[in-house]
Amino acid sequence: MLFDRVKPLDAILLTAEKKGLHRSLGAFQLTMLGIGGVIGTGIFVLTSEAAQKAGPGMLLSFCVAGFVCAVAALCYAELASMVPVSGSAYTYTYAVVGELLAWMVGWALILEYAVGASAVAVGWSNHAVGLLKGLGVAFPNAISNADALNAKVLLSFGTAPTPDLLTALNTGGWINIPAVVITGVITWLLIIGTTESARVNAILVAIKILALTAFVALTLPVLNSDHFNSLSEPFLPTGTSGVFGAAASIFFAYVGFDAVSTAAEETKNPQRNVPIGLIASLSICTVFYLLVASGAIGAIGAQPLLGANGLSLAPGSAEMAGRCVSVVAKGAIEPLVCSKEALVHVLDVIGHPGVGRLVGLAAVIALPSVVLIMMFGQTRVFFTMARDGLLPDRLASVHSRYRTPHVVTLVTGLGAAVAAAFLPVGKLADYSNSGTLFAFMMVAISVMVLRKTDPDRKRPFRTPAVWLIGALTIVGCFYLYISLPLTAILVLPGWGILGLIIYFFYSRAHSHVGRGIV
Ligand SMILES: NC(=[NH2+])NCCC[C@H](N)C(=O)O
Repeated sequence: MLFDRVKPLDAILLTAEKKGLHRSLGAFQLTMLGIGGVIGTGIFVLTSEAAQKAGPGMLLSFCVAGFVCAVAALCYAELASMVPVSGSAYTYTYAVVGELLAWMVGWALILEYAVGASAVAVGWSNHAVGLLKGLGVAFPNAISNADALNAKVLLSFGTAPTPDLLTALNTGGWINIPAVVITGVITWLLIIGTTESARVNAILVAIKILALTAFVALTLPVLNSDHFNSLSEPFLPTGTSGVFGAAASIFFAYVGFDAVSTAAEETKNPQRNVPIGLIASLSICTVFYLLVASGAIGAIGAQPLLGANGLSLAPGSAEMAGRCVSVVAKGAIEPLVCSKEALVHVLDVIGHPGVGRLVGLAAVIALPSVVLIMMFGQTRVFFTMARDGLLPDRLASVHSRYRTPHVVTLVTGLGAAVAAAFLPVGKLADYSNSGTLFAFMMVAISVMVLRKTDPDRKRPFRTPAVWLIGALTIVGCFYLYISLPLTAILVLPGWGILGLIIYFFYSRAHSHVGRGIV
């Protein structure tokens, strides 16, 4: 039987009890932890990608993505309150739908975290380069993005040499060095055992909130309603499919609240505080995002750039990069959709370059912690999978002096650095989202299955209207998944097939549950 290997919930709870981490976090710290993991490259950078896909209609995309995350968070909260142990979605599914699907979830989480870390690293790179430029230091373009490389690859595969593509080839860069450097530094910090204290996290959250508040305060007064909907600037320039496409990408901006559930083992009264932390952090971020998106649209407009066929150019593509260069070369103000640091750019255009620089500085200071949280989460998932025998013990070996899983960390860091070096931020975020959407779907399925198979177990937090909320999570995640660009849709099954091969050739035979050692 394929689906029969389940790790009993009680065994999971027992392991956690034995390990006995100190329970010190309360609802407030958890909420801060959630916000710390959520606000990042998504809102600071991908806002321009959302505009390119949906125009001003990206406001709806922010609502759709926020809604899908909210229903998913309600499902997450029930499992996190029942099984307050680390390992998150992987651990929950192991207990409910069995080893094979749990393996697939863990495997998807590895994709999500590693590629997500690269996406945030590229977002950081954009801001670091922009900040240096503001200070009069021109960081060489050739080594701060990979637009020329991407154009070259397309051309050598026979794509027609459009003017935009040729511009990208001639003006773009070949490798994103700042993104590689920050990934390397974070990897090193994790290897020597750096974890972020709750206090450092709280300071960084305050910095991010301050930056977003300043942005909203300066943009809302100059709001021009023509930018939202007028003859020359339609609200839905790309129709509803554009809205959902943008929602699938901007989904990235909302995820990260799962950091709360990974801290469940260290939480006081987790049954009460974990759901509060999940839902509060997500609500606060949603309010800020809607305000920030409205401010950006209302201040400078958000119309997409269209290709020769009348469709909007794919954000992050080499064509798009080339088009942006030529638009600016013709003397126009850089449109929102071209900006690599959306919020800083808006402030520049409306005459607040000084505050813009501070917002850029806030991103440069705070984004590395999002990378750290994600790479840390990745090693935790990997570690738990190895502890269950599904991955080789040796990979999860602990450094003798630093007492950290240095091998996994190094492998993760290398993978993330390579991805960050050569891929644009939007594509990385989309790939990461495909993994997250799969994991969220499995969490919703697990909650519903568990209500049937184990109805009497204590549920300190119960997902309200679980059959409706669970179904909405599944449908919502699936719809966002199929709204992703084709390459991102294909990444998940590709990665999944690799995972299945490893499972059937290694993990199945080595699994502790399979060998009866639980
Ligand atoms: N678990 C994750 N996929 N985390 C990604 C967090 C990304 C974060 N929301 C950002 O916009 O930078």
